[in-house]
Amino acid sequence: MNVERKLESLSLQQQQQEEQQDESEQPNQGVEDEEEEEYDEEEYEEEEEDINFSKETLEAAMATKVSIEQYYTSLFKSLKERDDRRCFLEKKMEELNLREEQKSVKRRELDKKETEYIKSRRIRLTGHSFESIRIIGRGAFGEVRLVKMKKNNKFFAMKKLDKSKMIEKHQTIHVRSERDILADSNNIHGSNPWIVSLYYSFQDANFLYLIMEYVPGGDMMTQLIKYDTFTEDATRFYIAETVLALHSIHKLSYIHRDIKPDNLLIDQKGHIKVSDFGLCTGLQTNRVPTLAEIYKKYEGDNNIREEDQTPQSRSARFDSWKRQRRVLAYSNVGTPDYTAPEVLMKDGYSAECDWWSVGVIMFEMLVGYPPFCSESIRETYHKIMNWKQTLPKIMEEAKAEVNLSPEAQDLIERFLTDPMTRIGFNGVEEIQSHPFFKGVDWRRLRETRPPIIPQLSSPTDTSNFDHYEEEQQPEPMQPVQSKSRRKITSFDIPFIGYTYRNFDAMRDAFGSVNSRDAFGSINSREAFGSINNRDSLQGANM
Ligand SMILES: Nc1ncnc2c1ncn2[C@@H]1O[C@H](COP(=O)(O)OP(=O)(O)OP(=O)(O)O)[C@@H](O)[C@H]1O
Repeated sequence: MNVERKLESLSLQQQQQEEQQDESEQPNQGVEDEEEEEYDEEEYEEEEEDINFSKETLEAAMATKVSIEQYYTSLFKSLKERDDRRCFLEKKMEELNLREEQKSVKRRELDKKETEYIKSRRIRLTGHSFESIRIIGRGAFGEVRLVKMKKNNKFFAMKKLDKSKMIEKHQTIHVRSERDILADSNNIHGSNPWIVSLYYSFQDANFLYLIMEYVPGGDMMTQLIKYDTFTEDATRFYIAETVLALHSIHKLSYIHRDIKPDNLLIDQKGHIKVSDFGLCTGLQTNRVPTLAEIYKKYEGDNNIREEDQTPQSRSARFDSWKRQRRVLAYSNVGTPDYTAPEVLMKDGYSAECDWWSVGVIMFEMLVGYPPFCSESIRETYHKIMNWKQTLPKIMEEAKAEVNLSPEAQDLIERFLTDPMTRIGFNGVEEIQSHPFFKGVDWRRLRETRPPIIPQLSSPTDTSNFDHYEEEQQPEPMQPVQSKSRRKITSFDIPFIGYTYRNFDAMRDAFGSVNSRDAFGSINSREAFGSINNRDSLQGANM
């Protein structure tokens, strides 16, 4: 009997038991009822196929099925990760030529940490485990806050997403992608320095929570609003870092699809970290592009009205862009300005779509607004879809207004072209060897001095973020009720298995032993740092 069948029959048995119980509670029902029950059972045996289950039963069965699948998938994954950690330790000990006694000590230490990790996984995190300091960002499905974990007084960024809004806007398909890529980027080799680290994810009845590292330098959109344009040197640095960041994401077999200045965060030292993987998709799957659905209503409407058209002079265009920028960033639809035409057109797309977005950001950094920006989303959409006609004129105008070097102009045009001829199609080396990047030390980029270094007064300094009003009193967190008390419905299915705990973060937060000290006891920063030591990784992952 397959699982579905079993679940169906289990639910049926349960239903029958409940009915029996109900009936036994009713007076004056004797032999006749028993006979009727027997008759029902026989009928079930014979006409099993015809039984109609209630919607609730089917939903509960489906949710249980998904839960069981998720449970085993995550169990096997964590066993594999545990194995990986052990192999990694053995390999490192070999490399360091440790004596047998030293090895035994290290093995025992790792065993202890594994036990602590297993114990710590049982601790339930809720929104109440964190104290809110301030809102630092808002998006279509929720908000991002600087928070303090009560247990250890450490600061994190907490992204809280509204489940109902995601269901309403048909975005549940993307719920897992953000959590998955963030979790996948933390492995035995440590955290990817280009990606915001995820420490925990959990949920309550109404919200999903991602607890990430707090990146205090704000986002690139805020910097662009502040500085209007960057020099070619600064642009070179940020574009080069963005290229490496995206390459590291592509190597994990993901496409970001939503690269824009709002999603490029600036860390404490001034380097880039990519965030917001809500639209990120697996390289293999190439699912229906949601952006195309979102902008579908603009399709086929190629007649842009006179009043919708963007002013032609640079300063007017500039003002118009500045006026709309933040509004667009917080709107439900978002801006298509940075999206590749093939993503908008549902043509099928691959990792090259991210290189298009890099070209748009590079143009914006040098010229002051993105190339296809317009008074209305509809006009922007139209311009991107017809980029072969619109782009040459846009580039001409930009050249007349801004002093673009031939290398910068050439690189922008190599990014903003058909996917097959787009720079990067044949590998990231193609981009790295473009003359615009002459002199860039790609291997040591994260160690070079960034153009802007955030000035921070304390770990809770949020001066690089906009001021956001609290919309209402933070809602009391709704704990997920235990399964025995709460019915699982189809509402829950997309969110099953969302919980994640980062090995090192859990150990630090709840472990009785400070494992970094234990690992550090034989000058093993390099050797053991890669079980999530960010410092040692920065060079290693380049
Ligand atoms: N880890 C972080 N550290 C500091 N700030 C962050 C962090 N994550 C997000 N932010 C801030 O919050 C803003 C919104 O975050 P994010 O883009 O992830 O939210 P979103 O709800 O997915 O938005 P969107 O609607 O654009 O998809 C970012 O532009 C950034 O300013």
